[in-house]
Amino acid sequence: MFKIQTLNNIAVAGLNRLPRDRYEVASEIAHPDAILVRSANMHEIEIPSTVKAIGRAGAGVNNIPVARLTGRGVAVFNAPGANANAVKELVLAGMLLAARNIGQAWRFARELEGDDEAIHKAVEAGKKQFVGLELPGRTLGVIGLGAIGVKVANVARALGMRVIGYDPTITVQRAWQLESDVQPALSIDDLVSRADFISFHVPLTDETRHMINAERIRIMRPGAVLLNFSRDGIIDDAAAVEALDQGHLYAYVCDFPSNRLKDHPRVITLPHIGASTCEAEENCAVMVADQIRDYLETGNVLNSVNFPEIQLPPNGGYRLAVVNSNVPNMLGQISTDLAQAGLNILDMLNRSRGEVAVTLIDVDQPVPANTATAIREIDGVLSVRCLGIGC
Ligand SMILES: NC(=O)c1ccc[n+]([C@@H]2O[C@H](COP(=O)([O-])OP(=O)(O)OC[C@H]3O[C@@H](n4cnc5c(N)ncnc54)[C@H](O)[C@@H]3O)[C@@H](O)[C@H]2O)c1
Ligand SMILES: O=C(O)[C@H](O)COP(=O)(O)O
Repeated sequence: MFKIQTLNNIAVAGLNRLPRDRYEVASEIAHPDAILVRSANMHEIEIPSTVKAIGRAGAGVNNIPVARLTGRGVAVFNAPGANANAVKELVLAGMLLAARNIGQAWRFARELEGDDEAIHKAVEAGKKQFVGLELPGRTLGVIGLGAIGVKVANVARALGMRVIGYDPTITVQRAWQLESDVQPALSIDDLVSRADFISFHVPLTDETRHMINAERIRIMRPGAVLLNFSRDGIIDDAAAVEALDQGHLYAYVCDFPSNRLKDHPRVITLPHIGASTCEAEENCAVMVADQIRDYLETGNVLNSVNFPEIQLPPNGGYRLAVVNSNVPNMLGQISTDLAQAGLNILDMLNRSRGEVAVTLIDVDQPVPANTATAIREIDGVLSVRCLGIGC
């Protein structure tokens, strides 16, 4: 029986991918094999030594201590692209909210008083405060052309906007998906100096934190609109508010409220709902539950942020899944231990990524407990699991 702990609400469609005759799933559970999480902060909690995998039902993994877990041989998975459409639609809504002053206009309408004639008069007198602008012909700059950024760029093109993008590590797959008339920017400075709307779709890392600061805001076009549906911390909020107060920026739309932002008249904050649609929550939960199940049952790795991708179709019934440091002579030592136990290797696959390697070995008989222990004790081996029949 595998034990799965959930740290956030995970869509039922995803949990249903884990058959209850083999999986126990609960928010409070002793000795979990894996954890399913959304945005809960895992940096501050103790992660039990029994945990072999973390499944992030979403995109961003900055709430997970990935480096520490890698050192322990724990795989971290996410759900690339599974919530991208939901975020794209909210970014589009954000551009329209800002361009047409919808928040302010709605508030004005809700505060109208008197009989209908008085309201109509106040409407006609007041509406000039909310004159907005249209999107066609305006320039959108997209920083980060991954699953979300590409969708945002393409939908803006379909609306008649000019689009420029910046992503020095764009993948070939994403480049293929991008509309051909999206122009590449030379640098972040180049992009921000040429855009009317700037939308961020990068992960929060040491490199991207405060990617937008006072210096970069100074080179933006007067009247520019910032959209942050990426992460709190990508934009220096204090600098953005100062530029709004000075009238240099027109509006700031973001998914991460704070005391500084939530009541500002030119800021629209939403409560981190970029991925909060039924469709996105289901997509993420199903994708990540399938990946966790595959990893626990077969050792195969798909969509991990710290482990190499590895897929070995089953050969016979007995599999050893080893996670080890990516250093010389690991395979030699592991296969020596297997040979000493009289086990014949039917198939084997080894993949590495950075400092970590995963080795899947199918053998013709069950792996004796003392052999698994001997392999676990090899210097550099991080974890050993015997999978399949009889384990
Ligand atoms: N508001 C929400 O609810 C919500 C929902 C989903 C994702 N997100 C955030 O959006 C981020 C992006 O999500 P995604 O699914 O598009 O991820 P993704 O991994 O598909 O794309 C991220 C892209 O950013 C690029 N990138 C990284 N560093 C960069 C840099 N310094 N400059 C320019 N580009 C850089 C990468 O090359 C990649 O193409 C997530 O990491 C998460 O923080 C927020
Ligand atoms: O990175 C993500 O996928 C989003 O920020 C969504 O977070 P959530 O799963 O907590 O809604």
